[in-house]
Amino acid sequence: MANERTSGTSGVTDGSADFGTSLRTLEPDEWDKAYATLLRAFGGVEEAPEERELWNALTEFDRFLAVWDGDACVGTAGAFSFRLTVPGGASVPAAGVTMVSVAATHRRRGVLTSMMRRQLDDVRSWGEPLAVLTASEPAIYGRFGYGAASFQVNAEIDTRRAGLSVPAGTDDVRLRYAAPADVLAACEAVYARLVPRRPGMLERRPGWERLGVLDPESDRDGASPLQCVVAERDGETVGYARFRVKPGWGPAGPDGTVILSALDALDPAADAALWRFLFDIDLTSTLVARGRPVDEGWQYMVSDVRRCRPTLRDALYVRLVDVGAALRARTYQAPVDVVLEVEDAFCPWNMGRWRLSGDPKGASCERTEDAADLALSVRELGAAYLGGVGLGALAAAGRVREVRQGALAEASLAFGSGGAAPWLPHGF
Ligand SMILES: CC(=O)SCCNC(=O)CCNC(=O)[C@H](O)C(C)(C)COP(=O)(O)OP(=O)(O)OC[C@H]1O[C@@H](n2cnc3c(N)ncnc32)[C@H](O)[C@@H]1OP(=O)(O)O
Repeated sequence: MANERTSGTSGVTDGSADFGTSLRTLEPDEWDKAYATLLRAFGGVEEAPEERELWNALTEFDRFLAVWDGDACVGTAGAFSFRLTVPGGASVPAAGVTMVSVAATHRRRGVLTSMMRRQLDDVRSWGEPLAVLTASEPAIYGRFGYGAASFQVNAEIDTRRAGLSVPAGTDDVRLRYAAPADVLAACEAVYARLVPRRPGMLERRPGWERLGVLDPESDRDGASPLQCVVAERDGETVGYARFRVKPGWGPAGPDGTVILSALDALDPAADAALWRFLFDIDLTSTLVARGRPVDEGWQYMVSDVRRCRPTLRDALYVRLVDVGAALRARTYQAPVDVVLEVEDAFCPWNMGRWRLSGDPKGASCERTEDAADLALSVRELGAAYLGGVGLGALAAAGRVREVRQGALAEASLAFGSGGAAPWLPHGF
C-alpha cells in the first residue's frame, strides 16, 4: 500500500511501536471496520442508516488514518479538507480533524499520539496552515498544540417569562413553513453569505449541506420531525430556522419544548422575526438552543437573560500547523508589530521567533533573529487565532509572557476578531 507506514519504523515517538501495530490510510472497503471501532469508542450505539451513509460519503479516504493490530482496527483519525473563515474574512485551508478513536483494548499506549504525529506531518505536507477540531474531552488535545479558539452558548429559555423586544423592520419579514429539503438551496445561499462575515465559519464543501437536514428518527426522542421556517423580504430569502417541537402536558396545561437545530439570518430584522416566531409557538414554554454564537442578538433582545439559563462551552480548537502562513492569512484590527517567541515541541518547525507586522489590510510574518516581545506556546496562539480569546486574558492566566512592555496590549488589541465573535456553526 502506497501510504503504508508501520508506526515502529516511522522514527517518531509513538508508543504504538512496541506492540506491532501499523498505521496507514484507510481503503474504502475497510470503512465498516473503522466505523465500528469509532462507534464502539463512543459507547457502541448504532447510528441510523442514513447517518452512517452520509458519514461514509463524506469520508476522504486519502486523509483518513487507521491503526491496525493484525486485521483488527484499533485506531481511527480523519481530516476533512475544510476552508475556515479567519479574522478579515479570508477563507483558509484547514484540516478538520474528526472521528478520532482508539479501541479500549489498546488505550494509553500511544496510538492516538502516533496518529496525531502522522496527521500533523500530513497536514503540513498538504500545505494547509491550520488544523481544527471539536473535542470530546478538552483535556485530550492541548498536548498536540490545539487551543480552544471559539466558544458557544447553550440556552434553555423560559419563553413564558423572557419576553423579546424586537427591532424596527421585524414586521416586514414574512415567515412561511416549508419542508427542509424543499428550501435547502435558498437556506444554503443564506449560509454562504454569512460565511465570510464571521471567523470560525466553515465554507460548505460538496455534500455537507445534507448534514443540516438529516433527520433520523433516532435523533427525535419524542419530538417532531425537523420543521423549517424561512424568512422572506421582498421575495428574497433572508433567513431560516430548523427546529423540532416536543409536545408536553403538565398539571397546569401545555408546556411543550421547541428544540432549535439551526438558525441563520442576513440582518437583525430577519433574525428577530425568527427568534420571535420560536418564542411564540403555541403550547410550548421552553426553547432549547444549543451551539449558538456567544454574541448572538437574542441575548440582548430578551427581557430576562437569567431565565434563558445561558451556559458557555468550548467549541472549535485551532492548531497552527504553519505559524508563518497562518498568521499571514488573517488581518489585524489595529496596527501591530511584534516578535513572537513560539514554543512548539510537537511541531518543532514552528519553534522560534517570528516577526508579525499587520493591520486591517493584511500582514507579514517571517522568521527573525530580533529579540522577543511576547513568548507563548503554539497552543495559546491557536486559542487567540480567531480573535475570540484575548492574549491579555491568556497572559493573566500565565500562558503568555510579555517580554517588551507594551507589546501585550498592542498584540491583544490587534488579534481581536473585530465585529463578530468566532463561531462554529456545526460539528464534524
Ligand atoms: C476530534 C475528535 O474526534 S474528538 C474524539 C476523541 N475520541 C474519544 O473521545 C473516544 C474515546 N476515547 C478514545 O478513543 C481514546 O481514549 C483517546 C483517542 C481519547 C486517547 O487515545 P490513546 O491512544 O489512549 O491516547 P495516547 O495513549 O496516545 O495518549 C497520549 C497522552 O494523552 C493522554 N490522554 C489520552 N486520552 C486522554 C483523555 N481522555 N483525557 C486526558 N488525557 C488523555 C494520555 O494520558 C497520554 O498522556 P502522556 O503522554 O502524558 O502519557
